[in-house]
Amino acid sequence: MAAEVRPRLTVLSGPSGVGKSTVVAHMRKVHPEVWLSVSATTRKPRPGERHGVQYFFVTDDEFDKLVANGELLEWAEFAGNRYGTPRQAVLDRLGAGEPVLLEIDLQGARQVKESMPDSRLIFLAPPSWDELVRRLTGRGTESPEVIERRLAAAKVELAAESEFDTTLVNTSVEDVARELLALMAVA
Ligand SMILES: Nc1nc2c(ncn2[C@@H]2O[C@H](COP(=O)(O)OP(=O)(O)O)[C@@H](O)[C@H]2O)c(=O)[nH]1
Ligand SMILES: Nc1ncnc2c1ncn2[C@@H]1O[C@H](COP(=O)(O)OP(=O)(O)O)[C@@H](O)[C@H]1O
Repeated sequence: MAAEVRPRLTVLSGPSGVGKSTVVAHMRKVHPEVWLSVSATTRKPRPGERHGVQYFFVTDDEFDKLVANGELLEWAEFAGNRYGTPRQAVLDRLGAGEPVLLEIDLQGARQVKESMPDSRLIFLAPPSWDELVRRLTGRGTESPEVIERRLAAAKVELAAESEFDTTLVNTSVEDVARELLALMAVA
């Protein structure tokens, strides 16, 4: 069989508030051609978030249908909401030879590794626990209850770091974005 050159799927995970969105936004400012999958979620939009940009914001029924129709590559419940990666868009990009980036939680990362074993899993870690709490609280987008749920999830995610191929510590957004691009072989 002829050797097939397949672009890799890169998964970026890490606890809520570690800076995943900030790093990805910076990376795309420098390299707008990098394609990031837009997930579907049942979470309500935060101020400034737009349908089809940060997420496809869907109802519970709509999410049920996506699952039932096999339209999600992976999905998970995180802190009371469901999130999933639309399958076809990812397959189209990979089929076109373009690198693909998913920003998803630990449960999703595990599912992707299972179904696409040559994907690369990158864990974004905070410089310290206190700094993670500061960032999540300082973002000011969640209620104290939601912050508590996310910090509980963060403990589980931090304990799973060894399941990932690479860890990047988010001290400097610019440095991490550069390292991520290098790992994706974009720069
Ligand atoms: N499994 C899975 N997780 C996702 C997906 N999209 C987002 N997430 C994760 O869901 C968690 C919560 O995301 P969000 O509510 O946007 O909060 P934020 O990451 O703290 O800004 C984060 O860990 C995201 O990486 C997805 O399609 N699948
Ligand atoms: N390297 C960093 N140093 C200091 N603050 C950061 C850094 N990266 C992100 N932040 C801040 O931390 C907060 C959470 O970042 P965000 O990108 O929303 O995290 P996530 O997407 O992982 O939940 C934001 O207020 C963001 O400005």
